[in-house]
Amino acid sequence: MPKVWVEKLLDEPELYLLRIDDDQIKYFEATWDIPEGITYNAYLMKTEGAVVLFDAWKKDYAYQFLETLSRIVDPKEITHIIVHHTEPDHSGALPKVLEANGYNAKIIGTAFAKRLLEAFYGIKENVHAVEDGEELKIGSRTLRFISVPWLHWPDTMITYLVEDKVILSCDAGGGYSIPEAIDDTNEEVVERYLPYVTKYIVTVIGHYHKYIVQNIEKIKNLGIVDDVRMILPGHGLIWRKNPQKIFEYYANVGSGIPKKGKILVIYDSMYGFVERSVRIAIDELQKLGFEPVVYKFTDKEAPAVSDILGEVPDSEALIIGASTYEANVHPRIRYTLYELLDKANYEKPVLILGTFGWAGVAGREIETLIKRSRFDHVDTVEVRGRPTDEDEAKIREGIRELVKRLGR
Ligand SMILES: Cc1cc2nc3c(=O)[nH]c(=O)nc-3n(C[C@H](O)[C@H](O)[C@H](O)COP(=O)(O)O)c2cc1C
Repeated sequence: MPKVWVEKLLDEPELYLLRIDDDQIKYFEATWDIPEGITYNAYLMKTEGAVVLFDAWKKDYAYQFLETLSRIVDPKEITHIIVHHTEPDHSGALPKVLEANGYNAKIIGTAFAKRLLEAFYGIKENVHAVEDGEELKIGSRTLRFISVPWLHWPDTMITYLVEDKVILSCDAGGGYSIPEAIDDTNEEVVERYLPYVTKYIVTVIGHYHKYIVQNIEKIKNLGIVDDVRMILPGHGLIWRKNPQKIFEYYANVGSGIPKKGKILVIYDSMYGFVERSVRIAIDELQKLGFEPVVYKFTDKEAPAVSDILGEVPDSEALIIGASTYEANVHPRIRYTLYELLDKANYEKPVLILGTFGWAGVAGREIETLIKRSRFDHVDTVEVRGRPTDEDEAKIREGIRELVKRLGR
């Protein structure tokens, strides 16, 4: 059963975290395998004469949300609802909240959010569209709304609580999994959590990853990050020991800063021929001091594409091995590649190892796609079945060329 957390984050104004741990979900956005689950974080602020709700939970948990909210406040007393982003994992429970509220609260979001609230839920009364940078005095507090388009949708904004130096950042700063704590106090919890942040960034926001860098830069340039006291995202840990860390982490993933020595190897192998070529490549990489991280599709295993994507940003380079399958790329690699190019399209060197029986297509096809992307195509080695000595020499040479591209 999903666990619910209610934690008071500030005394004045009273600010609460309302988090539910979704351990029932299997595929985020009906696509991404997340056996690790996810949390939905909403926030509630009580200030002089006003009660402000920031986002909500997914519709499946609307009942629990109302029940949790009611532990802190009578929903009728909510005066403002801030909608940072209308994706239903944050907004799904809103219709129920409004019903319980008697439709009195003023809803605040971007102009884009206003359109989507009507499209998704028929909500059109009492919605105030704010401009980028607009400030509203609510109770004793000043709320500044900063638009961060494409982080993750065009509607997205964050809120800065001016007097308290708190950023409510919605999807920005979020991650998958269900951390055992609410915040970043414990370094071990943080270290365990961060790979799920990368996986979340790539699978959810990866398509727009250049906007991650731009928007984080935009927020930093407003001068509100250096002395921020808390960053409160819509998923996962909240950041109050070292809040800057999560935005730095986001910027690094967005720009694909690599970990020295990490090479991502992805391949399929139906009967072990592609694997023979890949083993040669791995051997050469290891001899040169690199650390291959390997994901393979075989008749015994099929890793989650979401996990593979999560490995791309901090890899130095990629090796893609694929068999030709009915005059095309093997279906598992075809899908992986499709998502890779869409979500994790970084300027990193790629070596392709294609294998075929009678007329090779996989290597050539992957090469065409890689050359059209931001990835840097190093070489394609095509092998008929098992690699000959000549093929082996070409594969080893391909690895050495890949390493040269890394400046080593
Ligand atoms: C279902 C299936 C379809 C294949 N289609 C092609 C093809 O269209 N063209 C080709 O040259 N080889 C084709 N092959 C042969 C494989 O590409 C070849 O045997 C390759 O070495 C497979 O490597 P693997 O066993 O590591 O997957 C096919 C093999 C299978 C099992």
